[in-house]
Amino acid sequence: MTDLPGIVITGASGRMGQMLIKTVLGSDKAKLVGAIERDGHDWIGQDVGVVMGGQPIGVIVTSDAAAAFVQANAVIDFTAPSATVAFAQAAAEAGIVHVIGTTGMEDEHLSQIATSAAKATVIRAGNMSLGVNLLTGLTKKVAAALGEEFDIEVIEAHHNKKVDAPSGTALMLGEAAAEGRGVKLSDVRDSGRDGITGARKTGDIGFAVIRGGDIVGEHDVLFAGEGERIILRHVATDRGIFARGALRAAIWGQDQAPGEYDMMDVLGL
Ligand SMILES: NC(=O)C1=CN([C@@H]2O[C@H](COP(=O)(O)OP(=O)(O)OC[C@H]3O[C@@H](n4cnc5c(N)ncnc54)[C@H](OP(=O)(O)O)[C@@H]3O)[C@@H](O)[C@H]2O)C=CC1
Ligand SMILES: O=C(O)C1=N[C@H](C(=O)O)C[C@H](O)C1
Repeated sequence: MTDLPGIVITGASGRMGQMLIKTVLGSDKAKLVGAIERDGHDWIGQDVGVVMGGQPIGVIVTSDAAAAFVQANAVIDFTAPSATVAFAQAAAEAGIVHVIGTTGMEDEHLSQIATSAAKATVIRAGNMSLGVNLLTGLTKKVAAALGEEFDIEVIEAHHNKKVDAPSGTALMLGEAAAEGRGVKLSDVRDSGRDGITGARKTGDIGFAVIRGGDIVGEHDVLFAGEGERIILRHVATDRGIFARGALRAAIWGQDQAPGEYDMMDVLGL
């Protein structure tokens, strides 16, 4: 019998960290070999099964990423941009696959991750679900088919603990729309309208953000024309969709050469 790929989860106590741990433990295609939290966190030194309210599973939460990574085949990382950059360096040094779900990255974070991807397989996406990645492809097609007489707006809603905006998914959808139109998103992006904004500029791609309660993640791409509107919509009701996508990426990455990939590559879309 071949050995299953060993997976480390960073940000173990987070909303996605806990969902990822449950997903790996429930999978027959991978095994959990590590759980990372930051120095001083009260989970450090404890069995991750126990701190999550269940039976011991023999995986002790640690803040020593380098030591955990050398015993693993992949790390799945849904944390924060500065932490993800540090994990990318450690993953490259250990030569393991790095699956990145973290959003809110600035150019400086992305260029450091690109450096790490010269030595390791990095799979990064603002949304790891099958549904959103399908929606991304549809968005590009619809944007390419319609002219600038259709205004494009991306509307997203998330829970009240989310720290970045617009969401990584909204930006992914905006990029797809811009690509479909043959323009750069940075040239047409319109985020955060407030006050006397003036009329909408033709060709802009707008973003609107809602934060409240326990909304898992909802995204609409609106194409608003004269006398008609098209709305492409994805509604997430369970974080399991992101965790299952991330685990699929970690397994797929085992056979890939070093470099940067996304979920469209993993899903073959
Ligand atoms: N791509 C996708 O499909 C999805 C992406 N996400 C993204 O994943 C990220 C996490 O989301 P979520 O789980 O809801 O957030 P949480 O705040 O619940 O969890 C974040 C975790 O990361 C840890 N963390 C944060 N900063 C650091 C650091 N500097 N060093 C070490 N650990 C750190 C936190 O530890 P502590 O509590 O100690 O701060 C916490 O355990 C976000 O960027 C979110 O947008 C979410 C869902 C899907
Ligand atoms: O923070 C979240 O919760 C989510 N973040 C991702 C994003 O920024 O798009 C994906 C998902 O929508 C949930």
